[in-house]
Amino acid sequence: MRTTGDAGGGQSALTGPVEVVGVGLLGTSVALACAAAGIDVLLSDSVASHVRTASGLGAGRRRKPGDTPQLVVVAVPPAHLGEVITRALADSPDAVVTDVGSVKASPLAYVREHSPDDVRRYVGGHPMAGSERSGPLAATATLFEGRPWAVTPHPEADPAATALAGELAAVCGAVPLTLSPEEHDQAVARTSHVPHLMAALVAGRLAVAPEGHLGLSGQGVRDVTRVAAGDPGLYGQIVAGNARAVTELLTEVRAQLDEMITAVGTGDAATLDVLLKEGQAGTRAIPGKHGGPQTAQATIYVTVPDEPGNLARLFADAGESGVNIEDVRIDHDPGRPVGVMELIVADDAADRMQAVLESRGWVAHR
Ligand SMILES: NC(=O)c1ccc[n+]([C@@H]2O[C@H](COP(=O)([O-])OP(=O)(O)OC[C@H]3O[C@@H](n4cnc5c(N)ncnc54)[C@H](O)[C@@H]3O)[C@@H](O)[C@H]2O)c1
Ligand SMILES: O=C(O)C(=O)C[C@]1(C(=O)O)C=C[C@@H](O)C=C1
Repeated sequence: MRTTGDAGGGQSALTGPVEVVGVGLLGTSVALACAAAGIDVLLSDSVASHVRTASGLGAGRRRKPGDTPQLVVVAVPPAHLGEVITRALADSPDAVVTDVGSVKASPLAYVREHSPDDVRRYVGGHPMAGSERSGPLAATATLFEGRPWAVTPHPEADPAATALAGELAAVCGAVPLTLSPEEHDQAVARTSHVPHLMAALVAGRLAVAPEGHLGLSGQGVRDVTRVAAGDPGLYGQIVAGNARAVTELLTEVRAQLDEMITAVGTGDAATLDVLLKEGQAGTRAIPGKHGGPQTAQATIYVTVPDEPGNLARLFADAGESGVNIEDVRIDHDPGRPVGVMELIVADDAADRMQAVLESRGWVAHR
């Protein structure tokens, strides 16, 4: 795997116009990022109100006759990618076409079959960023900041098309990584598709919980299940489009689950320890922000009374410590009208942040 193109600065070859087809969460986020970079963005969607909403958010304008996009970005659900990419190649004969779909080999196979003369102008893409929400109102221009973005050239691809797909990733603030469509599908089965299915199984047990048990939900169960809130229709299409790689990994998980059931049931502490340690090693293997090494982080828990203005005051006070907040989460105390803010910061800066917060009257602990 290697980084693509001139992602690191200099003048971008992506000058626009960029047309975005499918202005839901991903498409509108791409459009907002391009618009923020000063690029003329054209919007289309099979649902007219989505174009109106995206346009109202400042993501771009409706395509007019005579518009000639330099790049078309297809951001529709996986089952429609091949057909919509093929149509975009026909509608914009001078444009490069890319997409943001979560699977790469199956749309390419469709385009090869239905548009063999134009397939050189299509190079797939996949930003590894999103959320459990959908539609244009969930979009944000900074969605892709520092995130990996797969660019997946194929043997017939025009190198200029590959470069432009990488430029889009860079304009959106992402880190472009080049790999083949097949390698991509293998990789995301492990990093995205199977994790989603596992989250769905764990969250499914919550849906049938006995009365009162869910009152004991802490941050752990929220961390493990967040993505399961995503649209089942979308994830059904994603998994169907990558069935072989997903099935192979699920089979491995099934074998380990059987091993775990036996270990727990028979009190086999040694086997359970091996499985738990493997899980722990997996969490450490995930690269950090911008693809760099994972940095040690600490969580500072701060009690925040549920009153207007408190969050703004907390962030202002935290800013006074000069420590960067890497991530934030908010939880609610079931018994009291307070929230618990989790501020995630670099481990070696946590003492400084905590001391500043406490000196300003916040109740904070680690
Ligand atoms: N949701 C995520 O976290 C995420 C992350 C990375 C990539 N993706 C991929 O991005 C793509 C879009 O996902 P999303 O989460 O933005 O979904 P979404 O439902 O928010 O948006 C999809 C949009 O496509 C439109 N659409 C559907 N069929 C169309 C067609 N034939 N022509 C034109 N418009 C059409 C819908 O009206 C909708 O506005 C999918 O391929 C998905 O695999 C999703
Ligand atoms: O953060 C999330 O909500 C996501 O699930 C994003 C996520 C992922 O698995 O990382 C989901 C599907 C995509 O194809 C790419 C990114």
